[in-house]
Amino acid sequence: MLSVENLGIQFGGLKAVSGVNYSVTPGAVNAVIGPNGAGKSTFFNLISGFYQPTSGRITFGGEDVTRMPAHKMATRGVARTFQTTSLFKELPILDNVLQGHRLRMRSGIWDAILRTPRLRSEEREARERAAFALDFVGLSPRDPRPVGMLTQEAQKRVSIAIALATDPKLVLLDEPAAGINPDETEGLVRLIRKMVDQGYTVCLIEHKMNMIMNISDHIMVLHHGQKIAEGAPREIQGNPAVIEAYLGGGHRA
Ligand SMILES: Nc1ncnc2c1ncn2[C@@H]1O[C@H](COP(=O)(O)OP(=O)(O)OP(=O)(O)O)[C@@H](O)[C@H]1O
Repeated sequence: MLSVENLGIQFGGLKAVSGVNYSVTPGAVNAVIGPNGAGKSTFFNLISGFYQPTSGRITFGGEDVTRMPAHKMATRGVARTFQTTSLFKELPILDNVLQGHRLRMRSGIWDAILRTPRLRSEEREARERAAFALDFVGLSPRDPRPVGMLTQEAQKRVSIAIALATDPKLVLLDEPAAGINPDETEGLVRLIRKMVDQGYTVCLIEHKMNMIMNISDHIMVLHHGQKIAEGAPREIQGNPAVIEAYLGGGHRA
């Protein structure tokens, strides 16, 4: 699985992530939490290849992937979801998943121009994967509605399907429950559990504490870019450094 050693990134004088040692627990729901500005999104951008660290090492499945760009990380089996604002709102569900797949697993430009057999077989495979992924998240590939007309919760499922269509081992979920109501959150919790039951490893950033405590097997807490605690939900809830970080920093529920 994915491990980081002494991981850090600096923006100008700001150490957004610093000296983090951490291993994702395979076959589990791993949560990354922390007050606003703690470095959670930056950490995700580092481990998914969107940012390059200024210090430390990232390994995945025993391979050093420290400077590997995001599309290569996707081919190794690391997929991340984005906020629903990055969906193509005027396109139907299936097209969103196919586009998402193309952007993440792109063939070379010559394949596209020459329509090589590799591209054609990739497209066929992409359609099969998209249908599988949509079925997995409980949506229909034949739904003709533009994605923008679906509920926020259904749009979250589309973004999870885009990640699943790349056939990942590790799925990084960026605030899966943001902007949806408690009933819909229940449905997403069941979907995330199903992902783990079916063999995916999940790592998520989330602000909703109830959800985190309910769903996570393991939690890492960041504060000012540093890891201040990690462990099972019960250990984290009672950890004085964690309580202090949340009371001292502007936590949003
Ligand atoms: N590309 C960037 N350039 C400069 N500073 C950045 C960049 N990305 C993040 N930062 C800074 O790094 C720090 C950590 O930000 P980050 O978004 O990772 O925190 P977060 O824990 O995800 O916060 P939130 O919970 O509010 O989403 C912040 O001070 C932020 O302003």
